[in-house]
Amino acid sequence: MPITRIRIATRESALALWQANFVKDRLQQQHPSLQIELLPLTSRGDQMLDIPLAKVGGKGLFVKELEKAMLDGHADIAVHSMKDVPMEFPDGLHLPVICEREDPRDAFVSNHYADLDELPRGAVVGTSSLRRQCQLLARRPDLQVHFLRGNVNTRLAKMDAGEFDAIILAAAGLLRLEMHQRIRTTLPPEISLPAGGQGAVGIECRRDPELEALLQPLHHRATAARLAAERALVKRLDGSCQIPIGSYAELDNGELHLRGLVGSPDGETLVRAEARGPEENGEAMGTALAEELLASGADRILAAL
Ligand SMILES: NCc1[nH]cc(CCC(=O)O)c1CC(=O)O
Repeated sequence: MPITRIRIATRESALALWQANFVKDRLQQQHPSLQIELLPLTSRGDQMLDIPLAKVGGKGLFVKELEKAMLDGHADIAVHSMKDVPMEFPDGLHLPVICEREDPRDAFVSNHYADLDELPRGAVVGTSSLRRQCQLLARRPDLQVHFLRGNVNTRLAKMDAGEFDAIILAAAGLLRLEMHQRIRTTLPPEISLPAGGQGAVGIECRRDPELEALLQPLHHRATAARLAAERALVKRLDGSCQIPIGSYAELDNGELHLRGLVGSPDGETLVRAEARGPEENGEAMGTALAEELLASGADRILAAL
């Protein structure tokens, strides 16, 4: 029986719903007669916002409920922020489609200061990402980095209430939610190397050739090539838990340029490496660069966490 309906499992945050609706609209454009529905679900990662992500079980929390819905037959596909997607998928599921990337950079958000360098000594910056914390402190050891989790609106409200002089968020989330005016500066990769997959949305689904064929027009090859390299690096270094790893690839005329970073949370030790190579070799490149990082001291940083 041909597929006539697709049910999209999604988290309930404004950003997740935006992303699910984006996929829904693009699918509908491709297949006007297809019936497409959203199935909003509460994920455990969203329920436990006051606890560091690494302690409640890592990134996988955001995707587990959605995967369960697909395995139980309540949903057909799930839309994820690629930054939150683990390296392995349960039996029967895979992630064949990665959509074109939005701005992958971190954004500096503040009501009083235009840039990181304008922050006064000892200013309080909110983020719960060890990757962001480590790079902030490497550049500005005087700053106080305070814990901040929650969805984009919650984080902004806390800053507006005066709890933070500035916060760091993914530019992509703000742009999607039409809050570009909140971005005072986007931090270049030299200052804040993004997380692997940041700014890209992926579609996970059952292993089903017919379903996959329907989704295929949404796949963006250049984004997928970049993420293959970024994710291979992260996978070789750890994958699951929240540790200070930056992994960012650019693609220029068929050549990948991959940069990796591992740091200590206090920003005192930072190991960087980079590599260039053909577009098709992203995965091998990511693994090799991870090994180079480990050999250059990242192994000691990770062991100390
Ligand atoms: N970890 C939460 C998360 N997962 C994806 C995004 C932003 C959107 C994206 O990277 O595509 C965010 C929020 C943030 O980091 O500010």
